[in-house]
Amino acid sequence: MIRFENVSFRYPGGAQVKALNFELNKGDFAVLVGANGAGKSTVSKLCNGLLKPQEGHVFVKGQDTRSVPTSTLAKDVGFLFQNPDRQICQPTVEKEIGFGLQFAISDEAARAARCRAVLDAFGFEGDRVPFSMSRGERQRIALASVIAARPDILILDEPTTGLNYQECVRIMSLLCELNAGGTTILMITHDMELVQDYAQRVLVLCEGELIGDGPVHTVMRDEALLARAALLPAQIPGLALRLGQGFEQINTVQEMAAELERRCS
Ligand SMILES: Nc1ncnc2c1ncn2[C@@H]1O[C@H](COP(=O)(O)OP(=O)(O)OP(=O)(O)O)[C@@H](O)[C@H]1O
Repeated sequence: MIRFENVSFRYPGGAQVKALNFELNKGDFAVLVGANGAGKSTVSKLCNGLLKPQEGHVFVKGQDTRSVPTSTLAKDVGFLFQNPDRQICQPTVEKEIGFGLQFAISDEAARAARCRAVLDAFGFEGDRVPFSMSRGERQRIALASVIAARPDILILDEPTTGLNYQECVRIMSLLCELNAGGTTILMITHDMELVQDYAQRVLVLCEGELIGDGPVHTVMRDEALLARAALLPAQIPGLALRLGQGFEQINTVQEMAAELERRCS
């Protein structure tokens, strides 16, 4: 769906991402992790043509982002900014969802029907004012606006930042549903518990270079790789590694509890 071929991008101040090679495959639920300033947002913007590579190529469903307008790529790649307030620009929830849809659906009746379906699916009242709603609700409005157009690929820059636990679970459950329905997802997060609980694949970025790419349980156990990227494993795999003695393959609280019960009985 998205292919990076030897991609480099350098900002005027000198910060850069270097020689990136990876492919996001159909149906992936991948997470991009790395320390602050590692280049995660830069990679996300290269995915949808907001930034164009200075060296190498990014292909979105076979289209070279250097030769296709960002507005065309937006039909395939939905992009959720870290801060919903950078995305929301309409006075009501209904208008906000309809705003993005006008570029995807030209027929007015079909657009209104899609908008109504999205409002219903999210449980939003269309006449509410987004800026009077909570941060979590605004994040869901921004996500609803992005997925209303049903893009094949979703790029999400820290979609759960600032959300409480319930709001976070609500957003992540929705993303899992979309992924199960075939949407390819690349999510940036600092939260290794989220990575452990939801990701299938983890890409690790360190100072602009991709230093790891593999299944979540493999990456989560690679302490040297995580340390190089200044990351800690999620708590349960971290504890399992620390305990050793047969605990190493444990990933979840349930598995840990079952193993402890088994050993204590
Ligand atoms: N518009 C810009 N102009 C110049 N330098 C930039 C710009 N945007 C980002 N940078 C620099 O590029 C580097 C990578 O930034 P980026 O935002 O991609 O990292 P990140 O991994 O997403 O960081 P964070 O986790 O803090 O959001 C940083 O050193 C940052 O200061």
